[in-house]
Amino acid sequence: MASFVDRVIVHATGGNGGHGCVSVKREKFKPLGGPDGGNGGDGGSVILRVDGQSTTLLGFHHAPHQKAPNGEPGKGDMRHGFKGQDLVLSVPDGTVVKDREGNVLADLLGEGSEYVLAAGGQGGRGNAALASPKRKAPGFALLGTPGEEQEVELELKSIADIALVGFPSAGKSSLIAAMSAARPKIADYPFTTLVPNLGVVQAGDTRFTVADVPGLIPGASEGKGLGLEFLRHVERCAALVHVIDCATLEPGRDPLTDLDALEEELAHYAQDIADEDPSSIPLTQRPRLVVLNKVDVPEARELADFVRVELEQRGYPVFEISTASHEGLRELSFAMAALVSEARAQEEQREQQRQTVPVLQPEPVRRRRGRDRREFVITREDRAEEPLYHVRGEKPERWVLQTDFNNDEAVGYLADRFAKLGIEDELFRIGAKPGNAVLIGPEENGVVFDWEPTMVGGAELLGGPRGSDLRLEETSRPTRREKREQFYDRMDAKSEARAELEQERRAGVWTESVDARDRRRTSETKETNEK
Ligand SMILES: Nc1nc2c(ncn2[C@@H]2O[C@H](COP(=O)(O)OP(=O)(O)OP(=O)(O)O)[C@@H](O)[C@H]2O)c(=O)[nH]1
Ligand SMILES: [Mg+2]
Repeated sequence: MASFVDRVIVHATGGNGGHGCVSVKREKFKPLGGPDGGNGGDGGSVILRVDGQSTTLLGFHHAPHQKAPNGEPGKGDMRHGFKGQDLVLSVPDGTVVKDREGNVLADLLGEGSEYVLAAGGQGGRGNAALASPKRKAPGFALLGTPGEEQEVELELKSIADIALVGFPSAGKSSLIAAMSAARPKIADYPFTTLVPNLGVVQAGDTRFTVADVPGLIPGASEGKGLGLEFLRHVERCAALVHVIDCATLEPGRDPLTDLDALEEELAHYAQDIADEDPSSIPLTQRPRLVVLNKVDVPEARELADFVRVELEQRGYPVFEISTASHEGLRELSFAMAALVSEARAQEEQREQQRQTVPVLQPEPVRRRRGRDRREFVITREDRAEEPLYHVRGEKPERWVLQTDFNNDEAVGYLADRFAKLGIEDELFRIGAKPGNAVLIGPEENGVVFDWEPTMVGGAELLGGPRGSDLRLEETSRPTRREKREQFYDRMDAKSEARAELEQERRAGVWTESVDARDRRRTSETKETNEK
């Protein structure tokens, strides 16, 4: 059976920001004309946008990986890199975005609603933009940051005024084709319809949308047939129309049993979803009517006349129609319009009680990054003998990504930024000692420094212009280059240790973390050296 594609996994990657450029203006007789390196362009974002023309998520099934273009790097002569264009993906109205744990991230309702799946990276500033009165000729630029990555599940829940509910081959697709401009596939085998079709019907002054959804069979609410897929679409429709096949020759089926079976499934499902969304009108209370189809077949007409009374006694408005001969369609369309008005009134009444945004005319969703008031958080982790200070925060983490660690000036600039943000003060305050390890960013791929406060020599050291940074001239302490080498040595040792550990882990011998082990080894070496 063909798979039902209105639930797909999408991996989205924002474009990387372009790197800033380091360049110095050159003119005749003016060899050092000042910095003129342009900024890198921002990476493009991957954005979902509701488009009325789009009716299925099928496209994502074939192309689950979506990446927005990178920003271009900056160039000399103050030329900024171009921004990567946003990749806008059209999705149908009623698309729900969930993370892999099933949490709803966004519910896209209404034409034009947007959700940023993966934001593009920031372009790095070029050296021209980094120049200041104190730092007249920066010999570094900022790197562009990588684009966000996100894996989500998209799920379509159709939104229409009316859902056509019925067994497979009852003639739901035929009905929508006869009433609207929709042209769904019609055939005499069950489950012809796999993806819902939406049609717009005009009856007098009323315009409404009708969803033709996959057929329903008993047990659907437990997942039989296309059961849950079907019910998910019905969930968001304000009114229901039962389409009943009066000409079926299948044993055990007749209009009344069919109707009971359908209602039972709806009730089951209604119970399941009631906890999820207590605000909507329960499925079982939504307005509905019954359509007896295929009365162009003589036996069907007899049967329809026979059950009509019983159905009306149960309180359903009943319509006998034939999508083949178009008999009864006009009358039905006006009755459906009335049903829609009733449903809209019901919704409005509920709305007034609730005093919130109406479900059917929602606000466009656009995700903004949640900003923590505090710019960073430092936690002390006591592993092995030495404490580790762990810094988390959007800014410091981004700044690390923007830093070219091969460039001493860039590293110095990073240190200044940290100091300015108050990270140094905070480290002092919570008792960090020079030489303590400071981890910035997530555990797996953060950057580890041995903390060495910029303020150690006294604040007056910071007074000099950046080009002639006094701290760089100091000889009693290791130079930046030496420190960088130490840093890489440490990193190399770390990755070796990691590989080793991984092997041992696989063999099931070892459970210590890399950092703990790293630190233990360092202290062991120290001890041996001291001896
Ligand atoms: N004689 C007659 N046949 C009809 C009528 N309406 C639909 N049919 C036939 O019934 C069969 C099923 O029609 P569809 O419209 O595909 O049924 P469906 O309810 O959409 O079926 P699924 O998509 O499988 O759930 C087709 O062969 C239609 O030609 C009708 O009024 N009279
Ligand atoms: Mg169909």
